[in-house]
Amino acid sequence: MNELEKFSPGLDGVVATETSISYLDTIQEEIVIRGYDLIELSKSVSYVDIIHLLLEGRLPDQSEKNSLETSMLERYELPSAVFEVLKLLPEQTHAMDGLRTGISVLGGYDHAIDDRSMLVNKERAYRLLGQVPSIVANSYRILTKTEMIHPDKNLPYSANFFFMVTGRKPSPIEEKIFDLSLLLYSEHEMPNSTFTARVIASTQSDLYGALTGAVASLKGNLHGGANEAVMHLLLEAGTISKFEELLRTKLSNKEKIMGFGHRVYMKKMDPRATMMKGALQQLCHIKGNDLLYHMCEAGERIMEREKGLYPNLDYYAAPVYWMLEIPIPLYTPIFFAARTAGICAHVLEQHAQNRLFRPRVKYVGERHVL
Ligand SMILES: CC(=O)SCCNC(=O)CCNC(=O)[C@H](O)C(C)(C)COP(=O)(O)OP(=O)(O)OC[C@H]1O[C@@H](n2cnc3c(N)ncnc32)[C@H](O)[C@@H]1OP(=O)(O)O
Ligand SMILES: O=C([O-])CC(=O)C(=O)O
Repeated sequence: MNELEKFSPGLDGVVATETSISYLDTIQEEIVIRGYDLIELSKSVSYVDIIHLLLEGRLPDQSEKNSLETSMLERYELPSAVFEVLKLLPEQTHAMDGLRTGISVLGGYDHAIDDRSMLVNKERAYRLLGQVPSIVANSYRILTKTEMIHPDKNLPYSANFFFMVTGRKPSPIEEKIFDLSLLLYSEHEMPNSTFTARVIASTQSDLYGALTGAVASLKGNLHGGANEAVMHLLLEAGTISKFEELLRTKLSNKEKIMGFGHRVYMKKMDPRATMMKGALQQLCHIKGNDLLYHMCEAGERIMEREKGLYPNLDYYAAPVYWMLEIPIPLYTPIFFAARTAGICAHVLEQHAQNRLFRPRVKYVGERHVL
């Protein structure tokens, strides 16, 4: 076969790069992160451990974890120009577009921007892991004309992030579940946003540019934007029977149902969704209102029966964030903030073992002779 005829729409099944960061092992059913199964890790470690694992290649000991947590909290402060630029954005700007703009502004403050060495890139990644949550919380506050919020440096990393997006300190169980959601969102092999970041990095462009492109990718509702779309569907329905009716109507209109299906786990439930489903059940029980849990289960049954499709992480993360009283426009930005760890690891790896991404096309246009 002619090389140029090897074409897979959407690059389905195409191996884009070698990596030692992560791999979706569909045979052993593991989300392999630096050799460990993410689901198993989620039972004993926290999001900060995963950041260390992704960027350093190994889990931290307690003192490494403490100093990482402290150093990221110290990096939450942002140049005031980031806020000044965000204030100029029109009110209807989506929080993901605010985030994209904010990260882009940060690039100008990096005096070593052309230095892509591992050492400098890693320091940059840790700084961004402090700054991105701060942009997420404050760009939304600026856009909704509410008061800016500063980090509470006495709180652990995830509890502080929760505090900055909701304006209140989480209860221990809320902190645990929010942390779990960040951990589950942290890294997932080669989704569109990570691929986007690596493509950008492969021109020897910088980490800010790669992240900015990845925000734009993750915003789409076939990717991270699905979590917000799921919540709007649930709210539009409001009851179990109306949710079932809504799904059936959408399916008969050949519409896609957000939160279902996945390029890699098409015939099985995303194992991260199973974890978030458990968290939703727990939260609903504690808060004495299990409507969302039962609505989601009803939706799950219909989708399995009618389409043979299963929930992905966004389907259960959305109602979990709702029960945590997080504003809906922040669901996708929070997903991105959590994924910053994974994407940074990929950009660092791309810079360290770079070859420019430059695929070919299957030309189906006309040819003319002048
Ligand atoms: C954390 C994350 O980012 S996970 C992804 C979040 N995104 C979503 O939840 C959006 C909804 N889901 C989808 O659109 C898809 O399942 C994707 C984008 C995730 C994967 O897409 P692909 O691998 O390209 O599969 P594709 O879109 O071609 O679907 C294959 C078939 O399943 C159907 N299908 C896939 N997902 C859905 C869905 N959610 N609802 C209804 N039908 C669906 C398609 O209509 C298609 O049917 P057809 O062959 O009869 O045309
Ligand atoms: O892997 C994908 O294509 C999308 C996804 O689930 C993620 O980014 O977490």
